[in-house]
Amino acid sequence: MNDHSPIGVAVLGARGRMGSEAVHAVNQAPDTELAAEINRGDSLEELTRSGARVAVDLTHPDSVLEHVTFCVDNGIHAVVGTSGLGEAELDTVRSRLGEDPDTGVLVVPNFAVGAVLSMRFAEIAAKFFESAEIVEQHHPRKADAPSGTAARTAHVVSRARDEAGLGSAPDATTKELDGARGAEINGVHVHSVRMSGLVAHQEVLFGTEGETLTIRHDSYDRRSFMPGMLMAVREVGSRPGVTVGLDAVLGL
Ligand SMILES: NC(=O)C1=CN([C@@H]2O[C@H](COP(=O)(O)OP(=O)(O)OC[C@H]3O[C@@H](n4cnc5c(N)ncnc54)[C@H](OP(=O)(O)O)[C@@H]3O)[C@@H](O)[C@H]2O)C=CC1
Ligand SMILES: O=C(O)C1=N[C@H](C(=O)O)C[C@H](O)C1
Repeated sequence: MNDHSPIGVAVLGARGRMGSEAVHAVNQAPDTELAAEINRGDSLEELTRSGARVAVDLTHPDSVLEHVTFCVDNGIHAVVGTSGLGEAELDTVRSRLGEDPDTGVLVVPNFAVGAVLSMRFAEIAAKFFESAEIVEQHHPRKADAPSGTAARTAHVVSRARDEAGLGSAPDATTKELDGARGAEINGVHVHSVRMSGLVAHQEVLFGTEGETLTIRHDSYDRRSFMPGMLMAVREVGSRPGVTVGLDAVLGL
């Protein structure tokens, strides 16, 4: 195989909403070729048998760690679209990769370029506002809440607030119905809406004396995720170890 040969890509979760789009995108792109479609019940050995250079995981939060571990153990670069890899799981992957890894694991909470930009804009805005909350809205067949994107956004907003020396956001609530203030991720409240008709949407709300700022992103179609997914497939092999987010790939 020379450097100009197409990248062999295995798609895990190939029959799913995202997986079927990914199969189509990989088939359409001139520099990638579909090596394998892995569905529930298929053996992961199919990944090694197929000779795939890159595996794209679009399955379920319950199985993603097992899949990534298998890829790392077999030297297959992994692009992880599935939500559910938290810090503890990422540490497991890092230790499996070892000190001087050859294999890349690129974990992308959201492949949509607009969503990546919106997270960066939120990170920039965070230090200027005393209040910050996130409202994410998704289709009702989504397994996880809050979304991986919201969790990542809360993480970067919280880090920026900490670096700026901001304390807790003002909140006088002392009596509340369970869940009324959403989930709290590193001190940032996150509210999850599940509703027919939606695909994937997020607002990051900031407030300070006399003004608010809202950063909103909408994916109306899963095709919005495909350019970023293909960028990740092309880049993962040149980024050994664990990378989170598409920022570096986009040059942000
Ligand atoms: N990073 C990003 O930009 C995006 C990420 N996502 C994430 O991708 C994941 C998939 O989303 P979506 O496509 O909507 O979900 P779907 O339920 O439509 O698709 C998941 C597919 O994976 C299959 N699957 C489940 N477990 C396994 C397994 N162990 N091995 C092989 N296949 C398996 C499912 O099979 P079965 O139906 O039999 O269970 C299904 O076909 C979610 O975590 C979602 O949050 C989604 C959109 C964008
Ligand atoms: O399940 C989805 O649909 C999506 N999942 C990802 C997430 O959890 O953030 C990305 C996007 O929001 C769509």
